[in-house]
Amino acid sequence: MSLLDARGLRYEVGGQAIVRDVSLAVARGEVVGLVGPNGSGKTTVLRSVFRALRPTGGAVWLAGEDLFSLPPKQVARRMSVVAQDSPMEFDFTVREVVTMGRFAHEGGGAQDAEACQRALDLVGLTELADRSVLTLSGGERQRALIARALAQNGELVVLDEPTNHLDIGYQHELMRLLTGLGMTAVAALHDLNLAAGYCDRIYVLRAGLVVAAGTPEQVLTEDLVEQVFGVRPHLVAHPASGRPQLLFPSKENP
Ligand SMILES: Nc1ncnc2c1ncn2[C@@H]1O[C@H](COP(=O)(O)OP(=O)(O)OP(=O)(O)O)[C@@H](O)[C@H]1O
Repeated sequence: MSLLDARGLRYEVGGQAIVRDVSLAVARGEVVGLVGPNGSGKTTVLRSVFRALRPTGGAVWLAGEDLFSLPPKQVARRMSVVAQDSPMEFDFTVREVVTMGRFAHEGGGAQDAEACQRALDLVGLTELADRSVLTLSGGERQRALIARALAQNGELVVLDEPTNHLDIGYQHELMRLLTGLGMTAVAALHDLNLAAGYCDRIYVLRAGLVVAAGTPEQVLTEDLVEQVFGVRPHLVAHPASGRPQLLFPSKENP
């Protein structure tokens, strides 16, 4: 049984369907990427998955249970979320923000403190733990949100463009964390090479529909990328991993 099983998701706004018929499954231990052009519906699908909005049609199952019939606190405990550009308007310290990831747990002080410290170490923010989040750079802030999700220690991590604001080093660090810690995750990603390098499977969305799904090798073909994104890449196999990587046009090679 998949840990996450979303079937036939549909979402309409003002009579127009922005997500039309999306089915998506994530098995335990899998890291699944969701890619697609701007406006293709990635955020809308993920918001349905973490229950920030109720889809107009379809259903979401978490370990075989209907997500929308579970108590909200249980969902908050079982699912860690890194939403897109979450606002941080209040003068909390980094450690306080990370501790918010523990709110749905019954654990208590020592256990919470330990989980938070571990999360801060994993994202490299221990030295900034007592700084106000209002003073953080975009990348530091994003790492604080990732640490909050890690501290939460849910069965499933849902991430919406988590590498936004992160430099190349932290982008890979994050993907290494997700895959290396054996997490179950679904992430909307804009960088196709990052998705190809780390995801077990990839779903490609276009105009609210899944147009391809499978391993990076199955999905990321030159034709598919050109059809969906309007730019034709040159596909190479990474010399070390064999995973597909895409080389995009340049001035000399338009
Ligand atoms: N509440 C809403 N009302 C009207 N249109 C909406 C609403 N929410 C989303 N949309 C539209 O639905 C489409 C899909 O949006 P969504 O944010 O899911 O796409 P996305 O794939 O995450 O895009 P991006 O890569 O740009 O972040 C977009 O065209 C967006 O403008």
